[in-house]
Amino acid sequence: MGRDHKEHKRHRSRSKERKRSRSRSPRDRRDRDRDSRRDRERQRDYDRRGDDKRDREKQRDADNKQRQQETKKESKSAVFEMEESRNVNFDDFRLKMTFSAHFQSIFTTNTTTEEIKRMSKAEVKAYRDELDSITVKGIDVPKPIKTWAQCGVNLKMMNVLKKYEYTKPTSIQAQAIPSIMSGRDVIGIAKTGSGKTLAFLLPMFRHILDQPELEEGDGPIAVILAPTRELAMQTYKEANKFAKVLGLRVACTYGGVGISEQIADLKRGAEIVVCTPGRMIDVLAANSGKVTNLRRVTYLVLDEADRMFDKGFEPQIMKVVNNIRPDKQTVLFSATFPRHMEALARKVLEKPVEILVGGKSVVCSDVTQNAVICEEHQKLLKLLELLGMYYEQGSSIVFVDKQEKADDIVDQLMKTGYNSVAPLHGGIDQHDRDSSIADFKTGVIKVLVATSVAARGLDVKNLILVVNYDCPNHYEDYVHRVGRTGRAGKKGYAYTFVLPEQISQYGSQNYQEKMAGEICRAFETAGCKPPQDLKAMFERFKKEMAAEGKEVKLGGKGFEGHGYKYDEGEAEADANKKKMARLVHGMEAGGDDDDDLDEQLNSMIKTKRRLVHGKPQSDKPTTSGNSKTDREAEKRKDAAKLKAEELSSKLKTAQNVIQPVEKTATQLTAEAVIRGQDVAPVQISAAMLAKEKANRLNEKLNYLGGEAAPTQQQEEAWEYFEEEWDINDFPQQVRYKICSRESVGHVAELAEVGISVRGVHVPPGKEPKAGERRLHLLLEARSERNLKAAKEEIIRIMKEAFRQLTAQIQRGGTQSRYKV
Ligand SMILES: Nc1ncnc2c1ncn2[C@@H]1O[C@H](COP(=O)(O)OP(=O)(O)OP(=O)(O)O)[C@@H](O)[C@H]1O
Repeated sequence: MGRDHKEHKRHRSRSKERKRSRSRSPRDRRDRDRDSRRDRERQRDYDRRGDDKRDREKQRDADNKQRQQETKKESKSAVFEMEESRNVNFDDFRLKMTFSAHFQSIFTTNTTTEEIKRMSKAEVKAYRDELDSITVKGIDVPKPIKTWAQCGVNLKMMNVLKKYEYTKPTSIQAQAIPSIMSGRDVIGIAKTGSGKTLAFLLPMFRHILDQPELEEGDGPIAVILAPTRELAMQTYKEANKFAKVLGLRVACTYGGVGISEQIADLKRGAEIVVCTPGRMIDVLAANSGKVTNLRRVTYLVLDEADRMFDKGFEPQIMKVVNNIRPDKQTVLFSATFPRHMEALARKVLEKPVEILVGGKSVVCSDVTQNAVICEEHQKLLKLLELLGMYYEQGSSIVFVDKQEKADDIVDQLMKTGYNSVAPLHGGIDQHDRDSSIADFKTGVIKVLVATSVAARGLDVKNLILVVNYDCPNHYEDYVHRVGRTGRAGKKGYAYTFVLPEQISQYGSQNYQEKMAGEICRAFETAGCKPPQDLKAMFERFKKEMAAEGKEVKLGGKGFEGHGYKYDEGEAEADANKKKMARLVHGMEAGGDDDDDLDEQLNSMIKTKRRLVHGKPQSDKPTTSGNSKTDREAEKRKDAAKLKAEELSSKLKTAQNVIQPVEKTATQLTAEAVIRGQDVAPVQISAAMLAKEKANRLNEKLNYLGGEAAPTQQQEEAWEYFEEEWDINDFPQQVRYKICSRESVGHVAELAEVGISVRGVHVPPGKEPKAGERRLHLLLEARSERNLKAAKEEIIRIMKEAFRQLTAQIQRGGTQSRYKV
């Protein structure tokens, strides 16, 4: 056994040895070599592929860069080409406006239309009265229809109308559809939620179906311009409901998201394009105008037209309008239409039929309006109270005036247990905005906290509550905001929080006192009684203004707090704003010559001059910068602010002062520390408040108070001019350019003047906060000649800035919207 075992072991070791030696056989070695060769090849291949990939990526980056540069160049030239093509001769174009004739044939062959044809003038009037008191203007305005069949919709469209339970035309639809179908240009003004979208969509489909089919390289037949991305998207979806069954294609192009997909849609061909004006110009200019074109456009819609003009889209709109054949049909719709917009409308519409349903800029009677006077710190509780009442009944929208505030309120609501809440504002990525809107429409999000981006057009089926957490600052915004509820015949509730007047008296909010009057007007025009306290607040404000010799007028002017005309200063500011818009537009069109520009700019700078005895305070220009002295001043300012805040917080506890006064105390203390004076405990006296008020009044009246005059008379021998130039209302880019260290230093040196940038920028329609001044330049000069030289140079710099701004507008895109 022992021997056997040893033998077995030997045998095993021999066989192992054999195996080993076999593995070293030439064949195995060949195999092994082959494997390792393959491995090496694989590795090389892998490396090569990696290199290839990297090379490809590099190449792609380079290509992209080149393409971007080319596109930039092409965009520029394409825009200029667009400009030049204004005088394009459309006569040789193969299209004819066959639509009107086609409609006539339907109208005469359809038996039900006989009923309309037989209606006498008196019957038509009675029927219009029945339809929310429709009033019409224009020659031969078609009679209103009663049923869908009377406007010749085909069976497919009828099925869609049935599917979405649009049983019969709404008032605006009844009058606008036959008017548009007769081929006329139309202005349609009707309340929020009254079905204006369908009023221009249905005739549009009929119009398109009557045109020859699109061919390779053809652009759209209908273009719908909307002021916001959200509205463009919503209209696109509404149009798609019908387009799909009719075999038509709709493309939607708006900013904030990638352009490539939108370009691809347009290149594939679309009969209808829904767009925001800036992005439309971008796509028209892209790829040397090869993406799409306006040659086949015969139907143009301006939805919420007043808002588009107000947003400064006029140049873009005019560019689109001027590049469409002149015999196009243009229709314009909105719930509000301030009078000063009419002139702009006249530029784009040809002898329009004007349809007004139930009054201009009126809140829909299905909205129950409420106004609550409450202080800032009470607002959140009030909101929670309202959500407690309405949350279970439907969705709510809360309007605020600042993006951060929207985020903040969302946080607060989440903390209190409301989870389906989201913010919506311009600071949010467009994809997130789109998905929030989609979720809000489906009810996944029940409370949307938004800025005014959501005020226009947003249609959410079961939206029951609108809360104006911050009071809107113009009448039209109020009408559109509260119009998010009470739509399509459903009931809705709107609450507006207005700050009490003692706050507005001392703070910067006194636009709310004016808005109190506008809100009362909104109640009254909708046939409701305004709240007593709100009315009383406005009456007190009117009296206060009357005592100062000012008249408060409601309505008329429309946007940005210009709903009132209560003093010359405001009228001038308004005129300035218009001048500015004209100036930018004029420069863009290349129409103004240099002298004209000089004159216009000159007239826009408000100046205050006085002769001062003594030595000028500054021999050198001052502006914000990073010199050592600036930094030191900055440090002192920070320290002062800290100290002031500490003091004012003590003050608050001691005197229980309301917030705006506390702010004034902070500022006063800070100013004292900056001036290097001792910080005495701040006394908030009636006299101080009166003085502050007087200062604000002086500011409005363009009057420099006596306290600004020098008190030291030691240097009698000196005499110099001090002049203030108000540059607050110039567009942002122009302001930056003038206030830059470089510009200020240059002007000071050239004209031998002392020049400093003072005050802060105050947005349009707002008042400067207590202790603050509007942005202005302070010039100190030994002679009028120096002042004149300085002004000439500043105007030259301004012109340069304006030119840059207009060049940007010509390039189109979202950046091109100028802020005035
Ligand atoms: N004939 C109809 N019958 C019933 N519902 C309709 C009819 N026409 C439109 N609607 C519905 O009414 C709602 C409001 O329509 P739309 O959004 O067009 O209003 P609008 O007048 O444009 O409002 P806004 O001024 O706020 O933009 C939508 O939900 C729409 O589907």
